[in-house]
Amino acid sequence: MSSGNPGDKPIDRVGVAVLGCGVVGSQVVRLLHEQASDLAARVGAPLELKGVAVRRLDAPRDVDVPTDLLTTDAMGLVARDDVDLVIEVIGGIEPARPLILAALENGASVVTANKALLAEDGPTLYEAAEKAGRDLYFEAAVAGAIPILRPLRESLSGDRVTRVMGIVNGTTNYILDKMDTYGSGFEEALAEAQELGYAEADPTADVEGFDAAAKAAILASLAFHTRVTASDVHREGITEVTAGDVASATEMGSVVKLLAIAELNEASSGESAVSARVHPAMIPRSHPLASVREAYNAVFVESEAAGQLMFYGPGAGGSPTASAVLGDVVTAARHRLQGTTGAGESSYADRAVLPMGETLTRYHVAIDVDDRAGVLAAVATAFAEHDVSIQTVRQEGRGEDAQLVVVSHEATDAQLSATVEHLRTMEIVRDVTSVMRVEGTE
Ligand SMILES: NC(=O)c1ccc[n+]([C@@H]2O[C@H](COP(=O)([O-])OP(=O)(O)OC[C@H]3O[C@@H](n4cnc5c(N)ncnc54)[C@H](O)[C@@H]3O)[C@@H](O)[C@H]2O)c1
Ligand SMILES: N[C@@H](CCO)C(=O)O
Ligand code: NA
Repeated sequence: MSSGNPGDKPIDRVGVAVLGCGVVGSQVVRLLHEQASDLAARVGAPLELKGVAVRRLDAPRDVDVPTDLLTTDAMGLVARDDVDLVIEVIGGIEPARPLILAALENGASVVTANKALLAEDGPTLYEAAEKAGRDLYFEAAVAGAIPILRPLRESLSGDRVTRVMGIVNGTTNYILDKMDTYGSGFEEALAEAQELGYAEADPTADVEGFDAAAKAAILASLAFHTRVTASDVHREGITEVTAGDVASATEMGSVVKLLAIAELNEASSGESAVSARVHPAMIPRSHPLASVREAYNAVFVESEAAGQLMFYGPGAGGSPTASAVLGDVVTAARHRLQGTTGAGESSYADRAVLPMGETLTRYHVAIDVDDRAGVLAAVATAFAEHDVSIQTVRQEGRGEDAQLVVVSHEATDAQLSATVEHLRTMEIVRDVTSVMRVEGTE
């Protein structure tokens, strides 16, 4: 804890403003109203809703808001003297950024669910909060209702986290789960996800991994006390994952998941550096993350003293996300009342972010080959030429239908992708049918 702002006058109620009344905002307003007495007891003073900023006063909403509380002037609401805490659930960069900065400058604490903004410009917001002596909380921004940021920021702050590996996008997990369960192709599974309302009409942010990359940046920053933005995160989505990749994973006793990974690697300088990446990967079915089905999220954390921890639950949806927002609201309101703040973001470690090419990983490669003497040796030689050691080789089929499935030991991503390029040029290789990274094994 640190002291809030020395000039603060004591308050006996906490004035709250909600910015945005969409999927999440409407549930936040509902819970603020329905749970008012419990929230007051937990905070130690009533939370008083001073206003709800919306884009259109007459738009249909999932919650009844008294008309005298509605306003289209979000900046005017944030500037009011009686607003002590601002909940930003508009999303996107503008106008969320200037609204949050104005709220902090005006002495309000801020709770937000805005992963896009935090992943792009988190440090500016953290500095503004620090300067204002106010809290900035954002548990809802990563994995919705699942408590993961506070555990990283507080519960695990006495330990040394070495890796965070998460399924942090529900839409893509739903699609991959359907591909795994029914053998569907990507397009078919996406259409089903859209019909059920999981995937948006424009699913780019989910299926191309942008949403997961924003969350990976936030996780990496908190886990390793350093600054990682979305543009530092290596990103590959799931649009290229085929039914063949999924079948190949099944043959291996594995499953394909879109993983957001933040881990400590060693840079070529010998210093520890952060690898932050989002890509599909095969994980063994025995891994805890393999059991995450449908649109659920989970984050698997490894740390030196605690060992392995897994956080699981709903990663999206109005009411689950509002639960995470309200948890932050109670903490921030309590601090505001006591004239203190929680621990701010720490980026003392100042670690470099490792380029993907230097990141250590493992590949699973399936190759259609001619089944004749010397083929296996030639394939093994290609791996050896790039200094990649092979862990297992399996041959399936015979004659024209022969397929080799090679799983490598750990090597840099540059060595592994050079090996695949080399294989593609070989005369004995008819086709490289599946290339996928392997995670979650020793
Ligand atoms: N929906 C989820 O499941 C979920 C999960 C985790 C995090 N989040 C995050 O929560 C935030 C809100 O998401 P959402 O799903 O509720 O989006 P939404 O589009 O349903 O709601 C946003 C609302 O803000 C309003 N708005 C836009 N500009 C405004 C302005 N200038 N002033 C006032 N209101 C304005 C829009 O009209 C809309 O109603 C985003 O940052 C999102 O990433 C959402
Ligand atoms: N589009 C996201 C929801 C909130 O981050 C998902 O599918 O998980
Ligand atoms: Na969360």
